[in-house]
Amino acid sequence: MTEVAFVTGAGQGIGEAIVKRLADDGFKVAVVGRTLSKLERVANEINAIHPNAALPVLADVAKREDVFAGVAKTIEAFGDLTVMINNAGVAPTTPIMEVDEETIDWTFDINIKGTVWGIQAAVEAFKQLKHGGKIINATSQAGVEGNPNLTVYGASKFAIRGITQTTAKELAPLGITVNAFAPGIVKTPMMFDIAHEVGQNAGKSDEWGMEQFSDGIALGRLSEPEEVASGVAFLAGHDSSYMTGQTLVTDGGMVFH
Ligand SMILES: NC(=O)C1=CN([C@@H]2O[C@H](COP(=O)(O)OP(=O)(O)OC[C@H]3O[C@@H](n4cnc5c(N)ncnc54)[C@H](O)[C@@H]3O)[C@@H](O)[C@H]2O)C=CC1
Ligand SMILES: CC(=O)C(C)=O
Repeated sequence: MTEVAFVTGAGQGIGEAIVKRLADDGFKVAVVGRTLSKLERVANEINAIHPNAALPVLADVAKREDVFAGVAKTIEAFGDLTVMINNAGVAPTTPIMEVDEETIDWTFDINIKGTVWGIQAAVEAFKQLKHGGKIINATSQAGVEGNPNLTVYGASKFAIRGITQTTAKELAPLGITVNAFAPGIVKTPMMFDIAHEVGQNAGKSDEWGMEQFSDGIALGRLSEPEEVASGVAFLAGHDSSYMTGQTLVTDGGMVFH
């Protein structure tokens, strides 16, 4: 049986590392996101190594109809869907007194609603295809322990752990497992944006902003996206068959739970 994964936010960062790792593991992958040029670059790089393994799929995860249409396109191209990875997310820096309604709505629309639409689209597809499947959601160490200046983002990532647990219980009778992955500080465009804001707020450089994050990491260094992708590959593969409702923390030793 060919494994087929739908990975959102796959045009860069952790999502890009995930689709590349899964393609190396023999998966067909839908490379899902909002910017076609980025999706095509990633898909072309995969297809150059694994012919016809990657399909660029345009979808804004905040729009339910986009996610359902993207899943339909994936099944039409590859004939199946076995794994849904709700990776897309946004991470505004929000000191509590600067939190406004617009930022909450924007973040929750993408991080929380995007995850719910992804779960719904996967469940509908798995039912139609008459088999179970795996759903994997991106949370964060900031969704396991609160981080200062990340109230809105942290709230969305705590919510994703909650959604992971409730749906794991609800969907188990259908043969569907639901797990989450919680990275620490990963060298991606998202993290460089946060470091820029932290540095700027302190009147210092982006590099200084990045260095602030490694202080609290037991392993003493930031994470490569590929180190997150290897954990996700475990969750997407057969070795995690007896695991559901869990959060796999790959943060180099930041939070201990
Ligand atoms: N970079 C880090 O240190 C950490 C990241 N994470 C989580 O991992 C996931 C991936 O993060 P990164 O790769 O670092 O971020 P990134 O910002 O580098 O990449 C995220 C991708 O998601 C896409 N995206 C955003 N909104 C979207 C939407 N509405 N529809 C479709 N695609 C959308 C972006 O265009 C981008 O390509 C996120 O959920 C993030 O919260 C969690 C912990 C740490
Ligand atoms: C981006 C993120 O998840 C952080 C800073 O914890």
